[in-house]
Amino acid sequence: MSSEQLTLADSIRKVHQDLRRDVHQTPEAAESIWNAHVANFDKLNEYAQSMRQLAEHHWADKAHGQTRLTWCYQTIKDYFHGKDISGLQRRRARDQRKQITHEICSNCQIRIEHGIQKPRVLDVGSCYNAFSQYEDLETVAIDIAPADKSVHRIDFLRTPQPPLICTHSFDTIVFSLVLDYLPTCGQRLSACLIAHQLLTCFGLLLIVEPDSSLRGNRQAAWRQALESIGFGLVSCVKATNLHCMAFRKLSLSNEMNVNDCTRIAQLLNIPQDDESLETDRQSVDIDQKLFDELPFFVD
Ligand SMILES: C[S@@+](CC[C@H](N)C(=O)[O-])C[C@H]1O[C@@H](n2cnc3c(N)ncnc32)[C@H](O)[C@@H]1O
Repeated sequence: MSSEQLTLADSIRKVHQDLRRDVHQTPEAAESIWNAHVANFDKLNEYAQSMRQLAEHHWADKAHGQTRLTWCYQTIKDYFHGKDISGLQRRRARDQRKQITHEICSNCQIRIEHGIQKPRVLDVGSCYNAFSQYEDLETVAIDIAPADKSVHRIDFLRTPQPPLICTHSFDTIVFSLVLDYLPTCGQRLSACLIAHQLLTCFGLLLIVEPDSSLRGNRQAAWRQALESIGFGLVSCVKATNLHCMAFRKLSLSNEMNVNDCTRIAQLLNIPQDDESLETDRQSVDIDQKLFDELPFFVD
């Protein structure tokens, strides 16, 4: 790893560690810690620039054309515009054959019948708006720390924010390396519930997570959590150092009581949630490797 890359990875890691440490120390203040974090523009701007540099100049060089970005793009294309028949149509036909009915609103019914030409994508935690290169997608990019002027400075945990971000209006929502940034399971669940609210019927939720987050059987637990709140698994790819998961929205609403929320949130646990500060310091090596290796090759 070059010394520039080390410095960049270091500054990113420090932001993650500080946030986690503060929340570990006073979990009851998690919300106000998060709000202070989002308001710390200097720290976030530095993070944004480092992240962009790493992603565009270091990871991209190693990716040989196959990245988390291309996985997302290909999954969206296959789902909405499959070569012979789209994934969406194929799944609906299969549901019909098996006599499984899912709720669908009349607007979405009509849109799907006409074919969704240019899927509307919300890239959450976009950083530098990498999806803007795909002209056949209509992308809205948001981040608490934008690294490009086309990215809107918005905290996803505070959406919807009409008119830009309305409920039931996106065909795809992307969480690429974003859920593990959130320091609590409760925030991860909130993000997934908001995504459910913002997606159109049968819309896609794409989740990319570092391997370190979904080690062990966590991937199955995450799937269970997503299924409990009204999503169905579309595909799942284990790549070197990354897990990529695609879900489709299968229900119109997902009302839950507090007990359900607590139980489901626990499923969205990552190893860093349980680690003491000492272990967190030890995990630097793992993170370092992670940030060095993120561009992936499919196994
Ligand atoms: C590790 S970076 C990933 C950037 C990009 N998605 C990628 O895959 O290269 C995580 C990004 O998520 C953003 N982020 C974290 N929580 C967010 C939230 N609640 N709302 C919007 N952006 C958020 C961070 O500011 C950061 O830019």
